[in-house]
Amino acid sequence: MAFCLSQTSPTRWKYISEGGATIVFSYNGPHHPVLTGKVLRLRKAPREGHWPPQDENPDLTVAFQQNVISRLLDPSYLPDLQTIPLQAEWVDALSIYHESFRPRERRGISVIDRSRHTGVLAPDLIGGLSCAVEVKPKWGFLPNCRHLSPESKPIKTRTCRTCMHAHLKKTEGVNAAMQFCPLDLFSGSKVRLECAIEGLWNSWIQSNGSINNLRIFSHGKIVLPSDVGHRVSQMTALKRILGVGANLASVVARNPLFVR
Ligand SMILES: O=P(O)(O)O[C@@H]1[C@@H](OP(=O)(O)O)[C@H](OP(=O)(O)O)[C@H](O)[C@H](OP(=O)(O)O)[C@H]1OP(=O)(O)O
Ligand SMILES: Nc1ncnc2c1ncn2[C@@H]1O[C@H](COP(=O)(O)OP(=O)(O)OP(=O)(O)O)[C@@H](O)[C@H]1O
Repeated sequence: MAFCLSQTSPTRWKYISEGGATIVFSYNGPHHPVLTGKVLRLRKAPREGHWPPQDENPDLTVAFQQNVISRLLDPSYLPDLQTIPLQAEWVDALSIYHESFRPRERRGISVIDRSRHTGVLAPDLIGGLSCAVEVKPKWGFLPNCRHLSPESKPIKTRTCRTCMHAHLKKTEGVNAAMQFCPLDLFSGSKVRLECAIEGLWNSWIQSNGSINNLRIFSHGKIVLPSDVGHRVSQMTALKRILGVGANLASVVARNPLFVR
C-alpha cells in the first residue's frame, strides 16, 4: 500500500465502537481510493500494567480469518481484511482526539495499543448500509467433559457458558439475553434456530436494545426498539432480515448482517 495513515488527519476518522480487544474507527474524509467505505480496527491494551511486546503478540485477526474462518465459511462471504502499517505518533494523535468519544467505563481500563506496528482495514459493515444487523452469538459449544471437574460436570455438560453468564448477569441486575442460547443458533435445526432468533429479538425488545448480542443499525445509526415502537415489535421483521430457516452462511451472503 503506497500511502501512510499518517497522511490522514485523525479528525477524518470517526469513533464507531469498541469491544474488549479492539477499537474501531470509520473513515470519514474526502474520497480516498483505499479508505473510503473502510473501518480501521486497532488493538487495545490495558491502561495499567504490562502486556507482551508487539513482536511476541502479533495481531492475528487476518491470519485467523485466513486459516480458521475461511475453512468454516465460503471465503466469498468474508470481508476483505488488509493489514496496514501504523505510525506511533499518528496513533497517539488519534487516541487523544477520540478519547472523549469512548464510553467512560472503557476509557478507565484500556487504551489504544501504541506498541503495535499494524492495524487492520475492513469494509465498513454498518455505516454504508440502509440496514445492518449485528449478532454476537458468543460460545456455540459445550466444553469437553474431559476438562471438567466432577463438581461442574453435571451443569456444564447441560447448560452452555453463555446461558450461565446470562443467568449471572441477571442476578447482578445487568440486562442479558436470557432467552437466547448460541447452541440453538448453531444447531442446524430450523426449529432451534428460530427459537434462538426469537430469543434474541425478545431480549432486544425487553432490554430496549441494551443487550450486545443483537444490534440493529439504520444508515450507521443504532436503532432502539423505543425509536421504532410497534412497527418492529413483530417477529416477522427480523425473520425477514435474517431469512430464518437458512444456515448462517447463506444468511450472511444475502443480507446486510454480520456476525462477530
Ligand atoms: O466472558 P463473557 O462471556 O462475558 O464475554 C466477554 C465479552 O463480554 P459480553 O458478555 O459479551 O459483554 C466481552 O465483550 P465486551 O467487552 O463486553 O464487548 C469480550 O468479548 C470478551 O472477550 P475478549 O476479552 O475481548 O477476548 C468476552 O470474554 P470471553 O468470552 O472471550 O472470555
Ligand atoms: N467492519 C466493521 N464495520 C462496522 N462496524 C464494525 C466493524 N467491525 C467492528 N465494528 C463495530 O465495532 C464493535 C467492536 O468490534 P469487535 O466486536 O470486533 O471488537 P472486539 O474487541 O473484538 O469485541 P469483543 O469485546 O467481543 O472481544 C462491534 O460491535 C461493531 O459494532
